[in-house]
Amino acid sequence: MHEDLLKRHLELVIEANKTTNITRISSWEDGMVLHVQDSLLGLDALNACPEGRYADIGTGAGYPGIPLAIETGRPTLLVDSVQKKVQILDGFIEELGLDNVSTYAGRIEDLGREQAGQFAAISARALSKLSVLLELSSPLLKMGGRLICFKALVEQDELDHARVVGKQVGMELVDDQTYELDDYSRRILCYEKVAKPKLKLPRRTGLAQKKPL
Ligand SMILES: C[S@@+](CC[C@H](N)C(=O)[O-])C[C@H]1O[C@@H](n2cnc3c(N)ncnc32)[C@H](O)[C@@H]1O
Repeated sequence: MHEDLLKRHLELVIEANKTTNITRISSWEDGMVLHVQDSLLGLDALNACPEGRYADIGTGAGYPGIPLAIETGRPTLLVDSVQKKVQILDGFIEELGLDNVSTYAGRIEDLGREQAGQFAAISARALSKLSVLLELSSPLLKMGGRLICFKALVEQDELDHARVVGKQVGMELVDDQTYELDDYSRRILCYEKVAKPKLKLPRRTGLAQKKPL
C-alpha cells in the first residue's frame, strides 16, 4: 500500500476543505475510514475490470478515484462538473506527482459524447441511484468494461429498478459484495457492459439525473 501518498492526499483534502467545501468529512479520523479505507474496498473490483482507462465520475475531492489510481497505477480520469473542485484536484495531482491521473471539468454526459466507449472501468460513489449510474456510465464503457458502484444500504426497489434499466442500457450485475467498515455497512456492486444500449445515449444533458429512466 502507498500509505504516504494516501495520507498526503487526505491532508491536502482537509486543508483545501477549510476554504472550499469539497467534502463534508473534515476530521482526519473520519477521513481515514470513510474516504481512504472505503475507497480501497474497491480495489479487487477495479483489478477485475479489463485493462484500460479508468474514470471516477462525480469524484468530488478525488474519492474513490485518487486512492484507486495510486494503488493500481491505471490511467485515470477524475470527472466533476464543478470547475473549482477540478482546479483543486489538479493541484492535488501535481503535489502528489500522479503521472497516471488527469481531470475532466464537465458533465459526465458530455464526456460520454466526447469519449464514447473509451473506458474499461468506471467508479461512482455518493453520486446517484444505481439506475442513473448505469445510464451515465454505459456510453463511456467499452464492451466488457465495468461500473463499480460504492453504496451503503441499497433497497430492493433500487436494485430491481436497476435490473430493468440495465436491460435498456446494456448493463448487467456481475458482482455484489458487502463489507463492514468500523460501524458502517458498505456494499460494492459491479455492472458489466454486455450489449449496446437500446436507446440513444447519452440523453440530453441533465435528463439522466432530473428525469431518470
Ligand atoms: C456527493 S459528491 C461525491 C464525491 C465523491 N465521489 C465522494 O464520494 O466523496 C458528488 C459529486 O458529483 C458531482 N456531479 C454530480 N452530477 C454530476 C454530473 N452529471 N457530471 C459531473 N459531475 C457531477 C458533484 O459536483 C459532486 O462533486
